[in-house]
This record gives sequence, C-alpha cells and structure tokens, in this order.
Amino acid sequence: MSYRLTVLGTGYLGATHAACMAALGYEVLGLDVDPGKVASLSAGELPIHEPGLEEILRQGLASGRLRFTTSYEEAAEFGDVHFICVGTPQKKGEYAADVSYLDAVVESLAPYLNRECVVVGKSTVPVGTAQRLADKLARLAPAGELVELVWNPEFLREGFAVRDTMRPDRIVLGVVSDKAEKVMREVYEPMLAEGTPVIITDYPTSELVKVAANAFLATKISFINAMAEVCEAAHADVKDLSLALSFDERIGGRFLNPGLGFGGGCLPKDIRAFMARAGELGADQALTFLREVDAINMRRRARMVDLARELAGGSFQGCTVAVLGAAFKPNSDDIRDSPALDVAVKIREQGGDVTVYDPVALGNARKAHPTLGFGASALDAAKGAHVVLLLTEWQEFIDLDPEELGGVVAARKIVDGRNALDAETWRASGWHYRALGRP
Ligand SMILES: NC(=O)c1ccc[n+]([C@@H]2O[C@H](COP(=O)([O-])OP(=O)(O)OC[C@H]3O[C@@H](n4cnc5c(N)ncnc54)[C@H](O)[C@@H]3O)[C@@H](O)[C@H]2O)c1
Ligand SMILES: O=c1ccn([C@@H]2O[C@H](COP(=O)(O)OP(=O)(O)O[C@H]3O[C@H](CO)[C@@H](O)[C@H](O)[C@H]3O)[C@@H](O)[C@H]2O)c(=O)[nH]1
Repeated sequence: MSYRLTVLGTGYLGATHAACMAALGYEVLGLDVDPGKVASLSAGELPIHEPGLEEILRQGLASGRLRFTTSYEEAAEFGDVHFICVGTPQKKGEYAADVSYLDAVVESLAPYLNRECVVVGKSTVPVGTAQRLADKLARLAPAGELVELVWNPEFLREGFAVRDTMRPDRIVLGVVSDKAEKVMREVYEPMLAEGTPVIITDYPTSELVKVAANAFLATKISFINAMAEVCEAAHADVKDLSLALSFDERIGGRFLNPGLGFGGGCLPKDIRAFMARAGELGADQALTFLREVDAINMRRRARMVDLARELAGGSFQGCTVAVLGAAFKPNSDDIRDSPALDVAVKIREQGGDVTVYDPVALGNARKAHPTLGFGASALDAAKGAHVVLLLTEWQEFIDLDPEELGGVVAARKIVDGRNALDAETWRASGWHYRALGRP
C-alpha cells in the first residue's frame, strides 16, 4: 500500500525527511508553524544549507508529490503516517530538553485525527516521552485506539543528511503493536530491500538508542581531546597518536579527530538532556562520566582562546584575529553551539578585533552575533590579521595557499583548531603554525 505521509516540523531533520520521502515516491505534506519557512520551501528555496537537498526538494515540488502547509487540519486529513520532527532544544539555564514542541504538535494534530493512522516520533527525546505522548494521543484523538504511536529515532548527520536518510545504517522502531510495525516496514521498504538492519523494540529502548549513540560519539571525541591535553603536557603529537589508534579495528579512526571538539544542535544538548533524565530516574551515577565528556569538550574552546592569546603576544588588545569558520562543522550553515563562534565571541570579549568568514554560515552568524566583524572571503577576513584561527575545516580553508594568505596578514601566525592543515607546508612558508594537542 502506498501511504500518504506528513512531516510535522520542517527544520534540518524535517525538511530532509519530507524531500527524501517524496524522492522515494511518496506523496508528502510538510507542515511547519513558521509561515516563512513554509513559503520558502514551497518556492523550492531551502532555508538551510544541506548538500543535495535543494535539488530533491525542487524535484519533489515539480512532481506534485511534495507540498507544504501550516494547517494541522489539512495535515490530519491528508496523512496516513505523520512524522514528528520538531526541535527538542536544551532548556534555558538547565540541562534538560524542552519537549514542549512535541506536546504542541500532538495537541494541534490529535483533535483532527478521526481515522486510522500512525504517528511517528523522530525527534530526540528523554526516555519516557513516547509513552507520555501516546497516552496524550489516545486521550485527544477522536479515532482513539485507531491512532498508534511509533518511536523511530533519526541518526542523520548534517552535511550528509540526504545520503543518511536514503541509506540509513539502521532503522530503529519502538512499537506497541504488530500492526504499526507492519506499516513502518512498508513505509521503509525501499531501505529494507537494500538490507538496512531494522531493530524492533519498545518505546523506552528506542528513545535510549538515540541518546546512547550520541553519548558514545561525544565520548569518543572527548577521549581523543583528553589525550590531546596530555600530549600538550608531554610535548607529544595527538594527530600521530590518533592515527596509530585508528588501525586497531576495535577502536577505529572515525570520530577520533582531535581539535576544537563537538558542537551543533545535537551532541552537546543530547548528552546534557541524557544526564538530566538519568538523574530524574535515579540513575544519575551511571552517567557522571558524561559531565567529564562535556567538561573536556568545553576546555578545548578555552585552550584555543589561550593559544590564540599566546600567539597574539599575551593580550588581544590591539590585536586583529581572523576566524575561519562559523558553522559547527563543514558543509552546514548550522551555528547552534558552534565552537568556532564561541571562540570568536570570547576573543572579542577579551578585546580582540575579530573578523569571521564562513562559506555558508555568515548570514546565521551575523544575525546571532552582530558585534563580530565579518569578511567577504577567507582572504578578506585575514587582511591585516595578527593571528589566523582555522576553527571549521571547510575544504576551501584546507586548500588555502599559505603564500597567498601570508601576503595579506600582518603576521604569519596560525592556529589549526581542527588539525586539518599540513603543518610542514605551512611552516615551510614561514608560518608560525600551532595546533591543539601537537608540539
Ligand atoms: N539536525 C539534525 O541533524 C538531527 C539529526 C537527528 C535528530 N535530530 C533531532 O530532530 C529534532 C529536530 O531537530 P532539527 O535540527 O531539525 O531542529 P530545527 O529547529 O531545525 O527544526 C524544528 C522545526 O520545527 C518547527 N516547529 C516548532 N514547533 C512546531 C509545531 N508545533 N508544529 C510544527 N512545526 C513546529 C520549527 O519552526 C522548525 O522549523 C530534534 O529533536 C533533534 O535533536 C536532529
Ligand atoms: O572526530 C570528530 C568528529 C566530529 N567532531 C565534531 O563533532 C561535532 C558533531 O559532528 P557530527 O556528529 O558529524 O554532526 P551532527 O550533524 O551533529 O550529527 C550528530 O548528531 C545528530 C543529531 O542527533 C545525529 O543524528 C548524528 O548521528 C550525530 O553524528 C562537530 O562539531 C564536529 O566538528 C570532532 O570534533 N571530531
């Protein structure tokens, strides 16, 4: 059977999911409470930067299979399967996740659900949320038990979102009935046909898989960054150390890149929400190590500021600093909890004259931090700089010519915050090259 799908919340996750599902041949209606977002998506203009997504958005619109709306009534009438993709940000001043957007979706959608359908939660949530929302759905939906909730966490990475959605490495389904499982297996049939592993489990396990995965990834990054701290103290080289570790297949080289650490709209807030939830459940001791993971991560940002100040001669007063990178990682315009911008702001606060450049995140950065300076290109941002900081490893920064950059700066001093450059090449061009965790 071909189901009609809705995607509720069309941000980084939802816009990707909607366009990819339309690309698989489904009729899809995306819904967002932000009318500007709906207008822009309807016009084929992606409000975010995500490689390959705008093309499939446009193909979906042209095929007539993909539309966008702000109307929950229309969504309820249209959909057989409703995917919830709204945000679960960190609460202000707390570690816990704000799940109020999920409640708002259920409260807006449920009163119109008067026939059989499946509601699928994809947002990252504290364990226990799915059962609570299922109870709420049962209370509010006129169709009652004909409406079923499934929990289906999402593991896509920004920058690879289309690929990860079309070819996920696993599909996790928290279900309470065979009927809902059957519907989900049919919806994901194109992926399952390619051999994607599927894990059928209960709500709490499915919710936990997601935060456990992010906790593991964050821990791996902080592990190598803890090694970087020790390398700094011992005059050893964390890049060589990481490479040597990577050949042990039990360890592997992925997520073992030392540097400025993790940011973004997921890893930082997810480990904090996980700790908060474990605390509520009386299992806080189990996750105390995540406090250290978080602390190691934040220390990398402080260390970067210290290293930059050292190169600036001990003070940022009267010092011009070029910051290359604003996005939390390359191939994204997402600046949520961006380590690069965090460092830029701290240096500005300490009196530095900071100019930031990023290939796609400048608009977002300027909006969030109007007091920072912004350049039109890497060379423009570096004009007259006493120190250059590479904080997001965009390919165009890795490809920079040390001679050309050297021609515009006031001093050839660079800190490679992502261990992305070839130290020898830069030193050969007369640059004072420093990197986190390396001599
Ligand atoms: N961004 C990722 O790479 C990613 C990957 C996996 C999981 N997740 C999880 O997915 C969820 C969404 O993340 P995101 O990065 O897409 O967030 P986002 O902020 O980019 O998008 C959320 C969208 O929901 C909309 N919205 C808010 N309230 C709404 C409502 N009541 N009804 C309809 N729409 C509403 C917002 O306007 C926004 O467009 C989070 O729980 C996140 O942890 C994100
Ligand atoms: O070896 C590494 C790998 C990553 N990072 C940093 O870690 C952060 C997160 O990177 P990544 O995980 O690639 O980005 P996200 O798009 O936030 O994806 C994560 O968060 C998503 C939302 O939950 C999950 O779906 C993904 O599986 C999970 O990888 C970025 O700041 C990276 O610069 C490092 O410092 N070193």
